Amino acid sequence: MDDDIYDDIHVVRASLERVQRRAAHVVRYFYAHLFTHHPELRPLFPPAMDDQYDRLFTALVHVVEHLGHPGLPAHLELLGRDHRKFGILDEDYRAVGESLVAAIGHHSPGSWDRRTEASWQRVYDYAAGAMTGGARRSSVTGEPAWWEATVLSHRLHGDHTAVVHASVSEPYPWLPGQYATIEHPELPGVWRPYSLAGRPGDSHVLEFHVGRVPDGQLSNVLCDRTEPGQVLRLGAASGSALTPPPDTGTVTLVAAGTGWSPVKSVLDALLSRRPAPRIRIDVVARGEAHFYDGAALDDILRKHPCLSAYWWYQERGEGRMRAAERLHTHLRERRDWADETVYLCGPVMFVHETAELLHECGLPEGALIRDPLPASVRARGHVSHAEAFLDPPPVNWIDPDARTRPLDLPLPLPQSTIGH
Ligand SMILES: NC(=O)C1=CN([C@@H]2O[C@H](COP(=O)(O)OP(=O)(O)OC[C@H]3O[C@@H](n4cnc5c(N)ncnc54)[C@H](O)[C@@H]3O)[C@@H](O)[C@H]2O)C=CC1
Repeated sequence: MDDDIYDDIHVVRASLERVQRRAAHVVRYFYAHLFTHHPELRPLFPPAMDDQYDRLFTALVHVVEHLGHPGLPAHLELLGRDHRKFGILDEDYRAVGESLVAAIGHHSPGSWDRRTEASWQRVYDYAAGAMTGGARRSSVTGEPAWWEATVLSHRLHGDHTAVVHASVSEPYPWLPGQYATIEHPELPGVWRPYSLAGRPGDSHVLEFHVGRVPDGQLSNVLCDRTEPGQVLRLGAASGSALTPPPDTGTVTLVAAGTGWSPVKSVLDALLSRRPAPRIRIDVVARGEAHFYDGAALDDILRKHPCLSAYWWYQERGEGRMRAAERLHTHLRERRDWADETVYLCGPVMFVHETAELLHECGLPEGALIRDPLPASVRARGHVSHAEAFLDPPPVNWIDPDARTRPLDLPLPLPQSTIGH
């Protein structure tokens, strides 16, 4: 980062604070300005822009908050690499910068001056430069901007979860715990992240577990209108790898709902070790019928009799937290946490509460491997079941963009801004 930019940071932060109350207007103005001056960029964005408004401002706030943070350049480079899938050119970044500065200036009556405008421009140029640099580096290594993946099989379990296998045309590098963003031919421009399940490296076949989301767009198309032969597009694998440390002796894998998908790939990695560690699996679901991948797990258990697996679910008529409560009671009764490594994946609040419980039980901080919690959950701290019911957290994915950052970065970073 250029030294001069440090002088701009406080100017830009103060300016952003002033417009933050009018964020919705700023973002609408930004898109109107961009599409008026550059109508050729409209197809890069999804037809329905509802989600897009929040994403842009969240991204902007996070970049500004993290200016000067040592992890920011790497994050921006990854973001630029990922944005290649939208077909963005260097001049498009310039157009976005002009509209952004125009939108903030328009909403800062009385406080906008040449100094503020120049600071915004330098900060934007810095961020765009890091992103285009990341895109260029990825392109010169020959990495595709996106991968085509042909659906091989599609199974819908109950009416709620689909397991999709798709074959990629070119090698697709990924690690257990990472996710791929997917675009479906029926919803151009709508990209959503899904954890990769199965075994990385030794085949061209990828596996995804897709839970139906009320009012969801892509999840529901992947559940209901996806069949063998269709060609999906995938972005580069992103997110923190949950790869187990080499000397892991005893491991507990805890998965709730489709949190089972990354856990399945971690399990596969552990089973290929010689000697394999002692492994115990706890799977939590809404009901018996929601163990959508039970047949595959049975198969794994048959091949590896040393594994132990436990299923936790709520009975018909019981409250929706009952399965998690059963697991928690069981974990509390276990006494042997000293030499354990635990993997934890699932709904955000489930992960949050289970992590707290495990630490109370004596599991050391470094022995718990999970994705970072989104800022909204950290800010809320612990919430009771009743609070969660009355005021559910606004996220239903473990913050996908928190997962794109390097593991040592302690704070959340921005949402991908375009077409996601
Ligand atoms: N790396 C990760 O941690 C991954 C996380 N996920 C997330 O896992 C979730 C899976 O969704 P579904 O399959 O619909 O699961 P779900 O909503 O059916 O939940 C599964 C179980 O988790 C427990 N649970 C749910 N909400 C809870 C809460 N607020 N507090 C305590 N326990 C709770 C319940 O016992 C429930 O039976 C999604 O939000 C997805 O984004 C998915 C893949 C990877």
